[in-house]
Amino acid sequence: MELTTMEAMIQGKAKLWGNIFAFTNSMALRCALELGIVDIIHSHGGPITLSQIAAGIDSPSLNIDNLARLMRLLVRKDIFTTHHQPSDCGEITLYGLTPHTPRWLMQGSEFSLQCVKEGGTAFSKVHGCEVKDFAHKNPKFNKMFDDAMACMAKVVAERILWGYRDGFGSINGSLVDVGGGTSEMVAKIVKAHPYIKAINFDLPHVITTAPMHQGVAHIEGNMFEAIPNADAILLKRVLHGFSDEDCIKILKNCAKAIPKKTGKIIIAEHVLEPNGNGPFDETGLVFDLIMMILALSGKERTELDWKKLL
Ligand SMILES: C[S@@+](CC[C@H](N)C(=O)[O-])C[C@H]1O[C@@H](n2cnc3c(N)ncnc32)[C@H](O)[C@@H]1O
Repeated sequence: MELTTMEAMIQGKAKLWGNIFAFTNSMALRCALELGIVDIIHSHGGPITLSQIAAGIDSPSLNIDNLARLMRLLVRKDIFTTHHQPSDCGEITLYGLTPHTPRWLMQGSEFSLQCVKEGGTAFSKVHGCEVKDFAHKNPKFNKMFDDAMACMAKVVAERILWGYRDGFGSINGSLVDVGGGTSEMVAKIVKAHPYIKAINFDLPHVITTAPMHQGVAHIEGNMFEAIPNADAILLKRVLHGFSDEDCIKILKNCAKAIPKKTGKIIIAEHVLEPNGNGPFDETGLVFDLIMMILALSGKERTELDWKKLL
């Protein structure tokens, strides 16, 4: 495929994703309004720190990390401003209002609001359990979730195959797609590189629904316990669902499963660029809020976050 055609497709997909997840923007606005963030900043008469905002929110167990993530998206959407001020310990960020901020007139998103006020996921507050357990108990939801993952994999697969063609091309032997869902991605990898012996590895309730693909074996299991041995491992959109501590457990199990000297772990994830102008930079922040709603400790990570974790 020509580079220009590929770039045009990427721009188109970025726009489509922006529209699909546009609801996150209104959710974030409602959340900020109900937390009284506008009033808190307004009452200080000028830009204030995140801790000052937190101190103004009436909650005994406020989750300041989630508050920071909410503010990051709203700054990106020009609802709030940031100012950076030198301080003894480096630089502090102050959050301010834009001239149009106080005019919002919106009402309550009780569940996403609770994510900031108390932590925990909005999904569990609505459904009484986390996504994984809900999917386990509800075959219809399970299928919808797996289909959604497979559909997303279709959207990004070509780009990953093209961008990392030399990397996949240098795999000598086997590849395990850890948390590979219904194997959409690994099936495409094998199609492009037929000499790779592929394994799709996921939880039992996902593997049960996975279709057969030529050159792909399915293995069910738990990546926190053990991962099948292979020459290379793919982790695509898996680590963003977990805390740093859990990612370290997963990565340690990956390291045990590959040859010490020649083994390879391929991580396909979004890299957050909060101020970037790339086609997916805004979508990344939106995804981060979606992770806040859906995954107990999941989050999108900046390059620095990834470097620290790895
Ligand atoms: C966000 S989906 C990504 C799926 C696929 N890699 C993709 O990019 O389309 C995360 C996947 O990790 C799987 N997963 C979660 N916990 C797991 C565990 N403990 N062991 C194995 N797989 C797990 C989920 O079932 C799900 O299929």
